[in-house]
Amino acid sequence: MTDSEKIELEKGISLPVMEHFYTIQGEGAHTGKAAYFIRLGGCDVGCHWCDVKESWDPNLHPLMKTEKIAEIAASNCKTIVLTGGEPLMWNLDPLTKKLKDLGCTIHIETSGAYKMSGILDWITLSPKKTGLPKPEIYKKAQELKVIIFNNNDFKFAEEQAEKVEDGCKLYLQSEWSKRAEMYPKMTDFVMKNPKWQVSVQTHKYLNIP
Ligand SMILES: C[S@@+](CC[C@H](N)C(=O)[O-])C[C@H]1O[C@@H](n2cnc3c(N)ncnc32)[C@H](O)[C@@H]1O
Ligand SMILES: Nc1nc2[nH]cc(C(=O)O)c2c(=O)[nH]1
Ligand code: SF4
Ligand SMILES: [Mg+2]
Repeated sequence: MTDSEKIELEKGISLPVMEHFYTIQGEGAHTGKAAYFIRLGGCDVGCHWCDVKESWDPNLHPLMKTEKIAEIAASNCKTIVLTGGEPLMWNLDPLTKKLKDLGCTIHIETSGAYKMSGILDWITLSPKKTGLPKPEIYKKAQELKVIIFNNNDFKFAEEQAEKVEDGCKLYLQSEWSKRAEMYPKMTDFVMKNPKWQVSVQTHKYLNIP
């Protein structure tokens, strides 16, 4: 990477884009809604079951000018989902400012492990034990989405729910490979604890990105 590329990355004028695509939000509170996804490269949280490990190394993903990616996204759809990788590894100020100028509503999928940046309308916080969220993001999240890989994760979910604001929507989502085992347990848990809702990765059943 050249020095000028490094500076542009630090300022958020360019970002490593792994992929960008128009699809249907498959998970959580906005399931079923058309949205343009921007998947940024780079994550070191290290979830062993991560379904997009190809995103982890930011050097494998080309730097794109944020103005350009914003224009492409907004020309497809005014609902944008920023994801990764871990999108908050980067300075999201220029990208989200441009998306806002273009009339977009901006959602983010994040572990919350990095400092917040950007103008964000909907924060889906998916906390991870290997890289807990920064305290500030709990108060800002509209949606908490905890992945259930094993029985201990129900307790982790309850602990994380203590930290968010009252209006925050609470979702449990099975780790994909454990779904046959975990959804029956999650069904039982949600019926006993109805403040929680179940989230299913519907896009994986629909065979869409
Ligand atoms: C790939 S992550 C990218 C955004 C951010 N790094 C995060 O973890 O929130 C997007 C969403 O997919 C979830 N996820 C990742 N791998 C999964 C899997 N194997 N099964 C179920 N959900 C998964 C994450 O918890 C997160 O809610
Ligand atoms: N359709 C679809 N919905 C999603 N919701 C969150 C996703 C993500 O990887 O962040 C995702 C994804 O990869 N595809
Ligand atoms: S934080 Fe997100 S992108 Fe990073 S490893 Fe975990 S699920 Fe994958
Ligand atoms: Mg995904």
